[in-house]
Amino acid sequence: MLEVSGLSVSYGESEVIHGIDLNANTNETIAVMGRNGMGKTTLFKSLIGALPAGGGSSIKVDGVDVTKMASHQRVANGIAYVPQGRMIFSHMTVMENIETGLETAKSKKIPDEIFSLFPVLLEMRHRKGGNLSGGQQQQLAIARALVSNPKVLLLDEPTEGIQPSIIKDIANVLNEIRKMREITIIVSEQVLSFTMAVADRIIVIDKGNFIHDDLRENVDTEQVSKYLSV
Ligand SMILES: Nc1ncnc2c1ncn2[C@@H]1O[C@H](COP(=O)(O)OP(=O)(O)OP(=O)(O)O)[C@@H](O)[C@H]1O
Repeated sequence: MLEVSGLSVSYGESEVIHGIDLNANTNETIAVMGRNGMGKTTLFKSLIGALPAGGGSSIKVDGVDVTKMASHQRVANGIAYVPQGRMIFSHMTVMENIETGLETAKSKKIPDEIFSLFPVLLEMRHRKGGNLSGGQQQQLAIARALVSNPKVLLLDEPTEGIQPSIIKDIANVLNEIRKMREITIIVSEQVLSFTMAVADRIIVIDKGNFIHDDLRENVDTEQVSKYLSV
């Protein structure tokens, strides 16, 4: 579903992602794990088109080459993005925040399925986004991404700044989404207990290279923890 090959990304002269390959299937959840500054956000921003990919890079979604497309065209072709820090619109209501995700959707109505996944958002639909807790904002950011009906859902550090009890809820929601939809989920993370609860494959990124790739059942958690510790 998502085929990335030879992806390089630079800030000016400085290359930060060095020719990454990534193939992710439908109904597969992949975690990209790495310490701060290893390139997770840069990778995701280039997948969604917020940063250009270097020459020789290729990004395909369901067979369609999106490498040169602008972000909104990528969304129309099936990529959705939940950015680090959630980036919800604090002065807009919960409903209005979700509706911003409907731009490329066929129907302009929020599907009921969204509120069955996130009952709290139904309860708080008239509240301003800025008045929600961190966990609720994360749910809102996921809901906003989901209404575009993505084939590939990217989530950048969804547990950042979220209480441990709520982290479990986010894991449950991702597992629910995977059951409900034909979807590929790619999540960047530093919390191993979370990725072990959601991911089929765990990849470790270090200084812009993938250095480790294992199916969850084969993951040596001690070894991955070492990669994640400074
Ligand atoms: N706008 C920028 N200009 C120049 N270099 C940048 C810029 N943004 C990030 N970098 C550098 O790119 C590298 C990767 O950063 P990136 O934010 O992708 O890492 P990350 O793994 O997402 O870390 P974090 O968990 O802190 O977000 C770092 O060395 C960082 O200093």
